[in-house]
Amino acid sequence: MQTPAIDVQNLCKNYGPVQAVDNITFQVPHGELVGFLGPNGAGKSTSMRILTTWLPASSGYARLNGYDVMYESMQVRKHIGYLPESVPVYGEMRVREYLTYRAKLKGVDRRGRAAKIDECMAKGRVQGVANRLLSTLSKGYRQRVGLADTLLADPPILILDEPTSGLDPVQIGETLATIKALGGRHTILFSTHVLPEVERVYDRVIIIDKGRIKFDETKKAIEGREATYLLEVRGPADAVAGFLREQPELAAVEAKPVEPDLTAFELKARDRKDPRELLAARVAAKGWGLRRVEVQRPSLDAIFNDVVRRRETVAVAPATEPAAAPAA
Ligand SMILES: Nc1ncnc2c1ncn2[C@@H]1O[C@H](COP(=O)(O)OP(=O)(O)OP(=O)(O)O)[C@@H](O)[C@H]1O
Repeated sequence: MQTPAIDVQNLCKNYGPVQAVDNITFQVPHGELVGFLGPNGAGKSTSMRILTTWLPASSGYARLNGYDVMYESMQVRKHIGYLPESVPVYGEMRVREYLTYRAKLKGVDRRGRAAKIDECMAKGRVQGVANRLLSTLSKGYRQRVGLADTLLADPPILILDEPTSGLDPVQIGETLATIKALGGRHTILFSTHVLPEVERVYDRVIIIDKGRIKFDETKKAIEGREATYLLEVRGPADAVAGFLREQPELAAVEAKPVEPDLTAFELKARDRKDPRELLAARVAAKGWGLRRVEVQRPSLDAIFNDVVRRRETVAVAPATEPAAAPAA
């Protein structure tokens, strides 16, 4: 079996009494584009800092391209491009100068260096600010310089912590397009708490909350999840509900009143066969009014809300959110 690009086993990190990462395990195969989601303080940045060797784990281990982040950190660094949440600022340097400095540090061959920097500036869409001082750039532009930086040594694995933070909607779209284009050739783990961003590009999503992995599924599995059918029927609610429950194509029927005479029915089909047309005809034949027929598949948004809401419902003790963390 091929070594996974990212292999995380029972990883834990505590900051004193705060369990920031609590026993997480996952593997990412080569070329997969993984959205790493979670609310504020979930443990995304901490996990990413451990994977990129900037922070030691309290226990467990992580390997990138087979190299242990703790014991083979220099090898790991050669295989990754890391965009931290806050890109370090060398305010007195100009963009091209900064990227040249970074390329030298990363050992990018002198002969191809200038061309590589141009290529990465194009991918990060920062050619227009090549001669600007970093201190004069907006956070969004600095983030894009950071993205260009991660690509300089052509690393197989990219770890991007909030790559779209501070960008305006147009820039977000462009950055997501860049990330999507980099997927496949690179293995990418990118964090965000903005769901529609992930929805546009991901192959797989991992949701972390309170340091634990609460959800881990591929796009294919999410899209193949069982659908719910929604029928809004005008008529006597009890009679309509009884009628629907008799239909052999349906496995479950749940009624929700909308107006005195109007009821929404959420239905699950047997054998995953779409029953909408059959039901529409039968309901009409009974003389009841059909106001809405829809198929609903669980969106990432609904899944995320479900995961986070479940946490809030289950919590019996008041949340013990620690005081603001000092910058790492
Ligand atoms: N240096 C630190 N010292 C103490 N606690 C910390 C430190 N860094 C992070 N924490 C705490 O660890 C938990 C996880 O934080 P982390 O920054 O990893 O979350 P996150 O998911 O990246 O959040 P955000 O989306 O807000 O960046 C939080 O409760 C945070 O307050």
